[in-house]
Amino acid sequence: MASILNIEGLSYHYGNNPDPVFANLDLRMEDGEFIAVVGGSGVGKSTLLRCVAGLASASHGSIELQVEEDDTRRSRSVVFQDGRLMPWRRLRSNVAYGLKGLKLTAEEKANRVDEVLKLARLDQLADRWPHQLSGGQVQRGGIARALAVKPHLLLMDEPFSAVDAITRQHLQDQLLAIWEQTRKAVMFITHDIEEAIYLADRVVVLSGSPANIALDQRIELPRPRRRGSDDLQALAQDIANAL
Ligand SMILES: Nc1ncnc2c1ncn2[C@@H]1O[C@H](COP(=O)(O)OP(=O)(O)OP(=O)(O)O)[C@@H](O)[C@H]1O
Repeated sequence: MASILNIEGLSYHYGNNPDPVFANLDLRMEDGEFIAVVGGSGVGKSTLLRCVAGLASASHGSIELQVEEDDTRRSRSVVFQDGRLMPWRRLRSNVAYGLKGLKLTAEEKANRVDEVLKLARLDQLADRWPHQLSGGQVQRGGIARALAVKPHLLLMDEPFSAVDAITRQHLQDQLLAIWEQTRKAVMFITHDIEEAIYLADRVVVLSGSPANIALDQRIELPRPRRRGSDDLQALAQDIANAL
């Protein structure tokens, strides 16, 4: 498969702080690949994601996205921890918001919104206000909005950390179902090792100060994976050891 993301020699400093968050970091991603990035609190996971999203500029190094220019979609989009739905817009309007600026007719935009709401299983709730949605539904709204721009790379920053354990499991399964259908490249940030192994093709461990990749573990377990299985637990132990 073709490479979609190539990070080389990446370093990031906040402001005048002389100590970089991470330094000389290299990472490649194949198109369609699901990568989870794990690491302790404050190690630099969100900073890395923000650099890849174009929301922060690295001090050194390069981030190359190998995608074709297309003014009907965006190269990447982000799902944040809190869903970030605008409270003054109904769900449908929140999802449509990201389509501003794309070269689509009004009908094409409406079709896109319908398509991603269906994918996120929110089509029945399209006319609700955000405050009329559950935490899990808000997160799925955030995912639908990110998918509406048909990103080549979907970036997810701890998207399920604010919901209860049961909802989290449902959201994980729904995300996998969406991924199976769209086969999009996903970079998923989490501090939860088992979540990372349950979801991803590869788990990348960030560790140290400045941080770098301590382990890049391919997860060969066939899907659907079983939470709590011995294989999964053994991998979780290896990854915990690298943290
Ligand atoms: N705006 C900022 N100014 C200065 N330092 C910052 C800023 N934002 C984050 N940092 C520092 O950069 C480091 C990396 O932060 P980052 O948010 O990327 O970590 P993280 O791995 O995502 O952590 P967590 O899992 O707790 O969200 C931390 O030490 C943090 O204190």
